[in-house]
Amino acid sequence: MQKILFLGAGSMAEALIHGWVEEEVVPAEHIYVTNRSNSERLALLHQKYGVNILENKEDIFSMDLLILAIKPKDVKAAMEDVKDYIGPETAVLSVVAGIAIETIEEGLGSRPIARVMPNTSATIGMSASGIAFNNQVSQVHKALYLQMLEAVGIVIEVDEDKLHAVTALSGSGPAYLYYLLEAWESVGTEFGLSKEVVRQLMVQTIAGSAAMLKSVKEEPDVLRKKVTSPGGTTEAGIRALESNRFNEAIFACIKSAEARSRELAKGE
Ligand SMILES: NC(=O)C1=CN([C@@H]2O[C@H](COP(=O)(O)OP(=O)(O)OC[C@H]3O[C@@H](n4cnc5c(N)ncnc54)[C@H](O)[C@@H]3O)[C@@H](O)[C@H]2O)C=CC1
Ligand SMILES: O=C(O)[C@@H]1CCC=N1
Repeated sequence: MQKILFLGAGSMAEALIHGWVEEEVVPAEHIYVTNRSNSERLALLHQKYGVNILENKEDIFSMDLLILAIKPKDVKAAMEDVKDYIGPETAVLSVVAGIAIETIEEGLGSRPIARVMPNTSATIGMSASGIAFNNQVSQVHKALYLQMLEAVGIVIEVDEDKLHAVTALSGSGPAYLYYLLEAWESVGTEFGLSKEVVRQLMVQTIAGSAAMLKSVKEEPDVLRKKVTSPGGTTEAGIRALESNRFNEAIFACIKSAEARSRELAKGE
């Protein structure tokens, strides 16, 4: 893949570019970026990472890979915009939530298409990504995509339909954790701790818990019980979570996000 074009130059495009360039998986000279109209944003990406700015639409023809990194609502218009310029040999990788491989085949013609759901932690090489392929993606290209995504975190192949759930869990997941941290910071400051102190303590607590899950290979409920002394503080805290319907809130969160991904697939 000598020439890779990002169609869409927002947060997700930048997270992947940052990860790939920093980890030296894809040289910046091989990457091109374009968006609808914001030339300042393209100039910034060029300045920060050394990537190329697509000069004219005719250059799309020579791309080896087109990465769709636009919002779901913009996909149809964006595909309409490039479909007459894309070459027969160009493969497509989409990070767009919800949008099916079939929809991309309808918009850009029959060609190798990979659909990925990364998350913004790709920026620091810590993405958790799900991936699905159409049957035109060769084994060689599959291996290449997996290598590119492993360079910015972990990647797991799933049936395409399951990408809705992956989107709801790990695609959106960083936002849930940031939201949790926001809540911890609010309550911590009520006790007179500074926001900075709460942040240091709780970011380390998240990182430490994640590292424990990865290294000691015990089930989360086993690890939880080791924290929970009978009659102690954790038990009191968990009881409050239960009486405030913690599980219901989490189920509702993931189910709403999964359902929204399915709606996006239908263009709703
Ligand atoms: N932000 C995230 O955490 C994640 C986002 N995604 C997916 O990545 C995609 C992009 O999301 P973000 O980067 O957050 O959005 P964003 O709003 O930051 O960026 C979207 C980009 O698309 C460009 N664009 C819009 N219409 C266009 C067109 N017709 N032609 C060319 N460029 C066009 C915009 O100018 C902008 O640069 C979405 O489909 C989202 O579902 C996937 C995983 C995580
Ligand atoms: O909120 C969204 O729709 C995108 C997909 C996953 C994360 N951000």
